[in-house]
Amino acid sequence: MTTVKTFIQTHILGLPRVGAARELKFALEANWRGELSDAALEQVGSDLRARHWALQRDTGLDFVTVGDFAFYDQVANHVQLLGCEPARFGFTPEQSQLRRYFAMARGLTNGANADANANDNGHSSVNSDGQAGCIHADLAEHAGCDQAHRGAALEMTKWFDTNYHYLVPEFAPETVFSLACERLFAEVEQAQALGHAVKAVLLGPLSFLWLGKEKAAFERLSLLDRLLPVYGAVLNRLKQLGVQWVQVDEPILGLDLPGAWRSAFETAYWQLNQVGIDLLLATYFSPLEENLSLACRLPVAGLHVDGVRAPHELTSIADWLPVHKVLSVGIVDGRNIWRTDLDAALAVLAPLVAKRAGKLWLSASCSLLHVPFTLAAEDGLDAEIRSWLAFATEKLDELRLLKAALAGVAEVTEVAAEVSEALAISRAAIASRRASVRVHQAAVRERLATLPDDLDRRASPFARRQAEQRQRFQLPAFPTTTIGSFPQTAAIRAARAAHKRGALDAAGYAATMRAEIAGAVQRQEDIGLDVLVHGEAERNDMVEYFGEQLDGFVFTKLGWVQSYGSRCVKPPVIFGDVSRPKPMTVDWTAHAQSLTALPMKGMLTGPITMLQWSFVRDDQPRAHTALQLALAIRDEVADLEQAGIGIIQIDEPAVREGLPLRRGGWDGYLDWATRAFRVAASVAADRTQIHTHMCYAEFNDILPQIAAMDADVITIETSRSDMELLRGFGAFRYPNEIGPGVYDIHSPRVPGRAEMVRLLDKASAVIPVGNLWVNPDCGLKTRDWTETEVALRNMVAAARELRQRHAA
Ligand SMILES: Nc1nc2c(c(=O)[nH]1)N[C@@H](CNc1ccc(C(=O)N[C@@H](CCC(=O)N[C@@H](CCC(=O)N[C@@H](CCC(=O)O)C(=O)O)C(=O)O)C(=O)O)cc1)CN2
Ligand code: MET
Ligand SMILES: [Zn+2]
Repeated sequence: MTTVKTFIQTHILGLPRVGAARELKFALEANWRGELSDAALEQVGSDLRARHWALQRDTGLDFVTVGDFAFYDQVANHVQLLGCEPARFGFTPEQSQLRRYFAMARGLTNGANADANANDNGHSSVNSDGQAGCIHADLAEHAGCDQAHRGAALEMTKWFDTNYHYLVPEFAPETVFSLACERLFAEVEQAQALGHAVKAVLLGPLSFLWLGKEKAAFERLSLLDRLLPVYGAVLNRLKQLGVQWVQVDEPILGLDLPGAWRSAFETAYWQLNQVGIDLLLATYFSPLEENLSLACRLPVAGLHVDGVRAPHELTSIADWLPVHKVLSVGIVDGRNIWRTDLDAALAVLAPLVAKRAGKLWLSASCSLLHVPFTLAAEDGLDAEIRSWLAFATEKLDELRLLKAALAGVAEVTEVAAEVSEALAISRAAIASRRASVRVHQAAVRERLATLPDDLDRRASPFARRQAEQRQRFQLPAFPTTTIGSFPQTAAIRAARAAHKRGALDAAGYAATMRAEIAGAVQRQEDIGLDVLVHGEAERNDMVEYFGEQLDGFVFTKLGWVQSYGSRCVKPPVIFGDVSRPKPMTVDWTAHAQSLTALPMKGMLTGPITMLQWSFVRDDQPRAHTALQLALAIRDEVADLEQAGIGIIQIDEPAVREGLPLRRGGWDGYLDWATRAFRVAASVAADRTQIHTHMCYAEFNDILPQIAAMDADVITIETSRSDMELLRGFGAFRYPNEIGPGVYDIHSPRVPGRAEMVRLLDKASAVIPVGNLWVNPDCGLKTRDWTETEVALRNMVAAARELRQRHAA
């Protein structure tokens, strides 16, 4: 008999679901290609869940979490659970729930095209994202589109400030809800049959409504009255199944909410509480601030808070939260991969143990969806750096240790010995990281300390630069270009995989990539584009590729994190001061330029995107790391310019998602973020044209800051919003040149010339035509060549039509 007091309980908000070896990704893509049956796919899901629950139990968590699994996305699961599949899909009862689910996620695409792409390579490069079509709500608006709107996939957008994309629920005044899917209950039963103590998880009703989109002029909050009874029914079913605890995620409590939404929390939770099941209200990613007392007094049995993003609120929450309620503290960082400083964590937790006697739970700050699965496979990592890290599996161990250390294990010698040994290992790793000479590079520090104040300024104002660049490049009106990547074909990925395995040597790999680049250049010349790109064949990913070449980074073998659906990214890890040992892109770009007389656009990833899509150091402000990255990229810009590259694009698609979730943090962030970009770009001479590119976001609320980045040309995603975005750019009188995307690259659908002309006409109405460029929304790496060539030919034809019209 042990005397360990068990009043502290441990749980997690969710685990990664793709599997340690991305089993779910491969099963999904095989299913979509028609090579794996639905039953076999279900079996893969069921096996993954069973394995993930066993892991939670074996690490000693007090509950396993059920409901975090999804074949594509957890929000899409709720669309089915709550019976609000958009009517536009025209689903019939004969269609299986799984078929309907994938139709919503990927669109009902025009078969031939989509299938050809799905077969393109093992990554089902296209169809997995099949965001087919336009966003027009009605047929009049739709006139210029060839695509039937009804089958377009649900829109995807970023989940708070993460690199995960969720599927956006659609709401209309006529939307009704019903308990329409048994999947969650079946999963609960599966876990119970395996003997687990189950905590179920749901996305809360207010966050579900908030994250959705109004498809007509009305206020989606008005649907709450209709939605709550269905949540009630779901909770009732869980109660009947014998589930005691339900985690209800309401991450929007960390946002600046309108008053109506805040008050709706009170009525909603009062109603849900009537069911008589214990609700754990879970918040994460952001401090509660003015919602703190609201969150504490809602009629629920427990509250989970993010102790990593908002440690300063823990004391007041521990005081405000009524003593009969459970406080779940997210003490282990769910957004980053650093080993927890257990001593520091214990110091934070100790006073809470005293205050919350018997009612303290420990957890990770948020779902572990945002970190890789396990360090176990990372045998290629430097041993010292590896000792500083904890992925999802290792974070579970940390929770177990914290609990044991807090539970007064002193009386149980064997546990005490294990705990003190583990604490010692952890302490040594933290100390090694803090003291490591590899983290701190004197040269980098020195350079940062002596930066001139005006380092972020181009030599001349935009008008001067524009004149010089026009003189130099002699581009036609409405110049055409692309965003950088061309199709990552099966051949390219196979060559890279062979090179990694050692089956293809460096020379062989380089020769293959050079041939791919030459092919891409030839195709662009044939298509008639004005400013070419090398196509990024040699890049596994726009962030990882640079991370692999910079000092201060390490990268993993299997550190995959879900980005959307079956798509994953492998964020590199910034562990120390960043510097650039040698040029990273110059050889490839110079090779590409040598093959053509047309301007070849160099292609770099900007400092904020490198920062945002990597795992970053937590031992210095992000702003410092961003500046180090900026200097490394600045050196690359200088080298490209030196090599004769006249046009250089510095991609910053992640600037918008890096914005703090609370408006109060915006100005500070935008200040250092835009400066970092300017530091990278401003080394370029007036005659060198700097482009930037942004996608995935609503930019209208940060237009002055985008303008302050002072890129000579910005290319942005606009086609899916039908150029609506540009109204803001027009009204604000965006000063520099701009390329609003004229076709959606997320869809295999080939856009026609006429619809691109229509979009360009809309753009011309708000932007001075002399400043307009013509380009797609984003890179073409997930497309295939057949559709890419046709689409780009149509795009060039559209630009020529505009040229003629405006010359006349
Ligand atoms: N970091 C980052 N974040 C981003 C984006 C982005 O481009 N990068 N774009 C947005 C999200 N869009 C995305 C679009 C596509 C993919 C994507 O295609 N991911 C690929 C992996 C890409 C990759 O890293 N490829 C590597 C390794 C691929 C791999 O799995 N190789 C196989 C073998 C490959 C083969 O033989 O075909 C293996 O090693 O086992 C490479 O090309 O070298 C996938 O999930 O399949 C991800 C995100 C927002 N966030
Ligand atoms: C997500 S933004 C992508 C930009 C990159 N240059 C590409 O074309 O793929
Ligand atoms: Zn993009």
